[in-house]
Amino acid sequence: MAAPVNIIVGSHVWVEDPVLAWVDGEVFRINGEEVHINRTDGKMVVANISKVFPKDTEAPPGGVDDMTKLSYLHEPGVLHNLAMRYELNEIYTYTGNILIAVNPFQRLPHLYDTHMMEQYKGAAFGELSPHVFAVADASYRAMINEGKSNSILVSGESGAGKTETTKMLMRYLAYLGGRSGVEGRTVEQQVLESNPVLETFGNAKTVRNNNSSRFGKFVEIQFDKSGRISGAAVRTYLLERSRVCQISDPERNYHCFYLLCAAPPEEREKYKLGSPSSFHYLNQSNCYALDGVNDAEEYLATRRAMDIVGISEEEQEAIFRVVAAILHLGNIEFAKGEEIDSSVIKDDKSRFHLNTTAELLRCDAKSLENALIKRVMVTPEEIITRTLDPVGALGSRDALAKTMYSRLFDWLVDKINNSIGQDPNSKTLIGVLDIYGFESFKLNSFEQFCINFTNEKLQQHFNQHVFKMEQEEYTKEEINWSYIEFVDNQDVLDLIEKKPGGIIALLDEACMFPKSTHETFAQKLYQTFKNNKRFIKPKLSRTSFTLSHYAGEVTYLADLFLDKNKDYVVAEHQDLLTASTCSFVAGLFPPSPEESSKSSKFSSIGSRFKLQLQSLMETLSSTEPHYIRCVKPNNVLKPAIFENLNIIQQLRCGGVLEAIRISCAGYPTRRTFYEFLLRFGVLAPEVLDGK
Ligand SMILES: Nc1ncnc2c1ncn2[C@@H]1O[C@H](COP(=O)(O)OP(=O)(O)OP(=O)(O)O)[C@@H](O)[C@H]1O
Repeated sequence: MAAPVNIIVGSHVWVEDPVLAWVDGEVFRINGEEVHINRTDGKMVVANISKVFPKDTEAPPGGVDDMTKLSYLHEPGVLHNLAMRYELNEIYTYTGNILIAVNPFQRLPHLYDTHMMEQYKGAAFGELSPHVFAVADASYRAMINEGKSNSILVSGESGAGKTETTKMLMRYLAYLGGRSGVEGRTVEQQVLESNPVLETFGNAKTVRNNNSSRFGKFVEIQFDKSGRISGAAVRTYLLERSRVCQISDPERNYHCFYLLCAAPPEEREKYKLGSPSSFHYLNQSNCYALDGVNDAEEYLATRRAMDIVGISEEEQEAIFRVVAAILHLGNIEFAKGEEIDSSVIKDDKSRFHLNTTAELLRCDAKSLENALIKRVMVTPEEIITRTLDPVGALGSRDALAKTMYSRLFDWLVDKINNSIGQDPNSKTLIGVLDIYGFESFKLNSFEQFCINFTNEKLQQHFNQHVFKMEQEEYTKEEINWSYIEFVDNQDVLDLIEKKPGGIIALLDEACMFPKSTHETFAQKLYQTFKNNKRFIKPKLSRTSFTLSHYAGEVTYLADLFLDKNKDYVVAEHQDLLTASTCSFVAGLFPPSPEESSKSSKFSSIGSRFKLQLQSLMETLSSTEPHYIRCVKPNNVLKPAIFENLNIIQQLRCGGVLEAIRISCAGYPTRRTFYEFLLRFGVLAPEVLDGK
C-alpha cells in the first residue's frame, strides 16, 4: 500500500511504539517500504511505510480545540492533540460536534461556576472553548428552535467521568429551564436531587472508580412550551445485584450500607447496627472508608435529598429499616441439621440476627427461618416440604437479600418519578443517557454480555446517525456515495437478540429446561453458530464463547449465564414479605397474579433487558442526538497522568473514530481520511484502490 502522504527523507513522522503508542522522529533513510527513523528520544527504528504517519510540525503548541482543525487526522495526531490539551487542563475537545472529555481527576471549579454558565448561554456552538455546557446549550436551543426532542449520549468506560458529566449537563439544563427565584421543591431541584439519592443506593467503590454507578440511567427532562422544565423521568437499567452479597477487596458494597452504619447514634441503636466490619456483606473486603468522604455527613445529605425528591419521613425510615435488615440477614449462618440435607440456625449470634431481621421487616421470625431453610414443592399429587442443606440455605439467604435490595432500588426510582411527575402536555424533552461503556476483562460474564449488547445497539444508532449525516455531506459534494461501505453491526445484533435463534433466546430456552447446564447451553451455542463469522468457539474450551464485537473480540464464560439470567422470587420469600405488617415492605412484594401456583416462576433478565433497550432505542431515534465521549486518562485515578495506550484503546472502542468520520467535511483530502478508516478496518482496501 502506498504511503498516505509523501514521506521523504527529512519528514517529521509518528512511529508506533509498544509502550508509548506513538513516538515522533525524523526520517533519515527510505529503502522501498522500509523507513528508517531517528526518534526524538534518540532511538533509531525501522518501520514499514504504512505504519508511519506524518507529523504536523506547525501544529499550535497548546493543540487545537477541534480535531477537524488538525492538518493530519490520524491516530497519533488525535492522541497528541488530546495530550497537549490535557497538560494545560483543557479537558474538552471537539471532533466536529462531538465532545471528547478527558477526566481531570481533580476539581476544576472555575470550569463549572455560574459565571461559566452565563457565558455559554446562547453562545453559538464552537464560538467558546469546548464544554459540556456548550453541548447542553446546543441541545436546548435546537429543541426550542426546531420544536424537536434532543438527546445527549454520554459514554465511556468505568471511571471515565460519565456521571459527573451527566450531572453537569443536568445542572446547566436546570439553569436554562429553571424558574428563577422560585423557592421550595421545584421540578428542577427535584431532578438534581434525584442524583445523590440514586448514587447512595446505586453506586459503590470499585477498583476502577470510587463512586461507580452500578446501573445504567436515562433521564428525560421534559419542557413546556416556553422552555421551562415541567417534568422528568428516570429510567434505570440492570442494577448489579450480586454486589449486595458479594464484594472483593478493595471494593465496597453500595454506599447506603456504610452511610447507615455512620448514622446518628439513636438511629444506629434503633436498627441494632454497629461498625461495618461486623457485617458479613461488608467485611468481605477490608475497605470501609472512602478518601475524602464522610459517611455520617453523606447520610444526612442523603436524607435531605430524599426530602426534596418527595420521600416522606415515614418512607425514609422504612427504607433504612430494609437496608439494616439486609445487613442483619447477611449475618445469619447455618449449620447442618439432624436430618440429612437439612440445616438449622447456627448459634445464638445467628439467632439474634434472624430475630432482628424479622423485627425490622415486621415479619414472623419463625416464618423467616422456614423461608430460609425449607422449600415447598407442589406436584400434581401432593405438596412436599423439602429442607435445604447449609449451602442451599446460604444461597436462599443471599437470594432474599438481592431481591429485597433490587426491589428497594426500583421502588426508589418509581417514587422519584412519581414525585417529580411527568408533564402530559410536554411536547419536547432532552434525554441524557449515562450508560456503561464497552467492557472486556480477563473474565467476562453475563453482565459484560448485556453491557456489550447495549453498546452494540448504541453503536448501530451512532452509525445510522453518522451515515445519514455523511450521506447528506457527500450528496452536497456530489461524491458518488454508493461505493462507500461502512461496517454494519446488524449481524452481531442478530446473533445476540434475534428471535428465535439468537443467544438470548437460546439462553431463555436453556433456563426453562430443567436439565440444562452451562455446558449443554454452550454446546447448543457452538452447534447453532458454528458458521457465524461473529461467533468463535475458543479451542479447548467447553463453556466459553467469543463474540466479535464492533470494538473487538470478547470471550465470555457461560458458566453463570443460566443462574444470572433467571429472575424469580422464591415463592417462600414472596409469601413471607407479602405478609409483612409494614406496608412499605409488603408493598415491595405485591402478591403475584398467579397466587395459586406455588412455584417460583422464571422470568428472563436478558429478555427483559432486550425490551428495555428496544424502548430506549425507540426514544433515542425520535430525538436529535448529541454525543459526549468520556475518556479515562489513567487507571490510578490521579490527575496529570496521560497513558497513551490506554487512551487509544478507549478512542477505538468508544467510537471516536466514527466521530471523526462525521467531521470529515473539513478534511484536507478525502484520501487521507480513507487511509485512516482503512487502518481501523472500517473500509475495505478495494474502496481505497478504487479512488
Ligand atoms: N469533570 C470532572 N471534574 C472533576 N473530577 C471529575 C470529572 N469527571 C470525573 N471526575 C472524577 O472521576 C471520578 C469518576 O467519574 P464518574 O463517576 O463520573 O465516572 P463514570 O464514567 O460515571 O464511571 P462508572 O461507569 O463507574 O459509573 C469522579 O468521582 C470524580 O472524582
